[in-house]
Amino acid sequence: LRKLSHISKRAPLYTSVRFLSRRDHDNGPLTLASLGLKSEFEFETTNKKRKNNLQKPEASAEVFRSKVKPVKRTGIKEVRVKNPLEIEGAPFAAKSFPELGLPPLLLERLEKEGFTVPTDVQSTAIPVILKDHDVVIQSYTGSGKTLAYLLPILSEVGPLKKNPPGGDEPGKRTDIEAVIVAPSRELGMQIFREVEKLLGPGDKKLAQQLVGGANRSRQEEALKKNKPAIVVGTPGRIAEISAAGKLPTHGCRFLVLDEVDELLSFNFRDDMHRILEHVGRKSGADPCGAKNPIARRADRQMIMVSATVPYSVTRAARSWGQDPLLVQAKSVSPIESVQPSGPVNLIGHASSSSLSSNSHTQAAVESLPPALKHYYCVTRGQHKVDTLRRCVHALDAKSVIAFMNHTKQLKDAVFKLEARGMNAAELHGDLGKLGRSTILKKFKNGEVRVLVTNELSARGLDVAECDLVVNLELPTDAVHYAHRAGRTGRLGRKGTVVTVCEEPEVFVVKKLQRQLGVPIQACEFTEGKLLVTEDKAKTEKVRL
Ligand SMILES: Nc1ncnc2c1ncn2[C@@H]1O[C@H](COP(=O)(O)OP(=O)(O)OP(=O)(O)O)[C@@H](O)[C@H]1O
Repeated sequence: LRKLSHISKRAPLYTSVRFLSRRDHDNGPLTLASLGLKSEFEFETTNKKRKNNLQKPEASAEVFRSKVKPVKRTGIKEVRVKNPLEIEGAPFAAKSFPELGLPPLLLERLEKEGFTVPTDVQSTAIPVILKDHDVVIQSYTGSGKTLAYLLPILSEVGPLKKNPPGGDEPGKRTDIEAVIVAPSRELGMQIFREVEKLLGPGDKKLAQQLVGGANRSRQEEALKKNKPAIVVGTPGRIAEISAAGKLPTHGCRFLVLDEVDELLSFNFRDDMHRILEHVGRKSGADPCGAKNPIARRADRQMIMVSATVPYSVTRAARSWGQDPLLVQAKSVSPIESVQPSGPVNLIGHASSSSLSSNSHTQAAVESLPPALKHYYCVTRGQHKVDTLRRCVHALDAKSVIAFMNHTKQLKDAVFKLEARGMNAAELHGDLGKLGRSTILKKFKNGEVRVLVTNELSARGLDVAECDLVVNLELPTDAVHYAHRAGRTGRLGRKGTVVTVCEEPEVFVVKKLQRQLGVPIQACEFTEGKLLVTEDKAKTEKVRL
């Protein structure tokens, strides 16, 4: 457990780290999941160490007692807390990385980057992927699914692999060996940076990003020149370059579909078709394989990943992969055993009545970080932004993502927040690639306190400091709620989700509560505090 102190390196922002031992809920073995972690943090502007309310053990949302503080705007950068969140139920496994069969060079790199203890899903998934199985990885948002597939890939591909170099110098390799597909540019870039980080400064060129919005000819030139082993990109750009014959992927060994349920959506249909038919398909293989189930198995290994795995994914996995396994945080089972009414695939696809059954709610709750607190607050439409502002102050939230559904309303909300002295910015698809990444950078480094955005940011976005998610408009369903909510409370940190709605929308919140199997308590913001107005026992009934 001494090794855990390396976590502080991952987040250099922690100035002191302390572990509190506690028994696991399931009375299982003592794991990191059963440990608490406290930290101190610094305000950039004052360099003064302060305690954050969210850190205090007694600071459950019901007892938030933080005072409303005036927002400082004059000349000085807004007060910014760096990563103040408590890691309460970090999903770390009892195993260590060396036990998982990773090669020594990769272990060294992990150590250098401060990753010393695998999370539950990593310790379950890595050995399975190393044994060449096709997999669907399902575990809740922020539980470390990215490394769960990157590490086994880097064990086989590139300079850190088991039987190191030889054939990996640029120029010798002819085919790309791993293709990672993500549904948004932001997520693609985020995964790409993770790969770069693991490869280390000397081998950055072994990976290349192919996201939309960036200059395509430059990407094509880089592909030709650097002959990367790994590409990470969005479906449109990967399909485009592949169709132009400039993506040598017939010999590709790994095809990863991150946020697979999103990639299955209609918007990506044609691009995904192209990718699935060409990446890792040796020329001459039956492209459809409809009549010949053996030809259907391409040489590639399929890795499909999401916090939400509807039945459509299990069906797709069966047809794309060979005997795929469903990997969850602590279990592995054949995907064949998953029934339409089975344990993972229900949210978004079953009727609301059936969702009230035990297995269904259990399934949905597995998509959400366990430490999250969920609330809703009823207000009139015209007061929503003001409620958001009061909510941010009441919870003393430092890094907030507010979700809306329409760009125009979103812009109005930012305008109103700014007018009321709250440092806010908008992030949506109408902004160019550069604009989007600048805003995101500002949000990540604390220059922006409230990021008002739409579904674009709901998936995969990893901002450790985000301590509050607000639904200023309702998500379309429980799947969207889960992904939005999952932007906070990452890697076991505390996080709060507040849905601001109008009276006639309360029944939708109740339905979400039933589907997700988590209590969403009614609250209001009075005198700078969050007050729970609904009996918790009543909301807890949804857990039945
Ligand atoms: N073993 C580890 N030790 C320390 N930090 C880790 C470890 N594994 C992952 N992380 C960090 O945890 C954060 C969340 O990981 P990641 O983005 O992979 O989660 P996820 O499960 O893919 O979430 P989502 O479903 O929202 O995409 C990242 O910042 C990542 O670098």
